[in-house]
Amino acid sequence: MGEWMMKFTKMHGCGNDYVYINCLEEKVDNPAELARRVSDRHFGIGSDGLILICPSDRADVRMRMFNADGSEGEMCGNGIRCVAKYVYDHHIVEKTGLSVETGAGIKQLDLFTEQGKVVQVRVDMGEPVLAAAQIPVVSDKAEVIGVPVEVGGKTWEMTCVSMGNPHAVVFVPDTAGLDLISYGPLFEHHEMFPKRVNTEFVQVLSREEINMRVWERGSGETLACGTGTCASVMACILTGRTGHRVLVHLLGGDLTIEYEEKSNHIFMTGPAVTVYEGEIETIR
Ligand SMILES: N[C@H](CCC[C@H](N)C(=O)O)C(=O)O
Repeated sequence: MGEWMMKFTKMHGCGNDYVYINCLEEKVDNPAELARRVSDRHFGIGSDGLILICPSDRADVRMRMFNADGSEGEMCGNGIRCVAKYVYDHHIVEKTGLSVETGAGIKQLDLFTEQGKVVQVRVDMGEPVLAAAQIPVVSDKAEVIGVPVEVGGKTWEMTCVSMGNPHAVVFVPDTAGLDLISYGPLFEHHEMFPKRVNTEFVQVLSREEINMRVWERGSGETLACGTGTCASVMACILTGRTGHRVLVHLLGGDLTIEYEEKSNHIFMTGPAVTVYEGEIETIR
């Protein structure tokens, strides 16, 4: 392969698609710039962002996630399932119990395979963080749970949860009719979120099922968001809307979320798909 070319793998979890670079083999000098370039759906490969698979001395591998605007996110739920699939399918690890170092700590994963390839992954997403100062969200409350806020001339009932990255969860009667393009950026750039925010719009269908759409910090609307799904279920539990096991319908697919009270950990189970492998000309 020419010195100017770099191998990548295109993968998605519920339609939340990223370009994956194996940094055990490739060297990425400026990931923020590369993320902006590969994410462009006309001048690049087209993706919600870039994910680097890196060496780790604390876990089997380390994951770094960059949004389409080049900003780095602390954690990526759909992405970590694909990282697990990549390292298993490429025989970097030969076990179906895996640890991945992330900006939100080390996560433990269980892989489920068919014909020797990973098809489903269960991730221990760890503990949700509710302290306003750690989201971070500017508030006179210690935790923002079911609090009315005014955004875009509308009053929303908002619950803020961090899964390592910041989330604002609001409830709507119907996700299909939602004007996400108008309200998403208003939440993302609102002054109450010093590090911006991922915003989830949730329609509760029953105590076991919800619909969710998401406007992501740094990427805009995506077809799914794993950390956002966990934050959404936590918000539903905290406001008495659902039980501890919820099926979440996203535009790009379904995720199953389980909250385990005794450990205060959230578990996410969902698919991981490899679309194709390719080479991209690197910028020097
Ligand atoms: N899509 C990812 C979350 C990306 C979060 C990123 N937009 C941020 O800046 O936190 C997921 O599946 O969890």
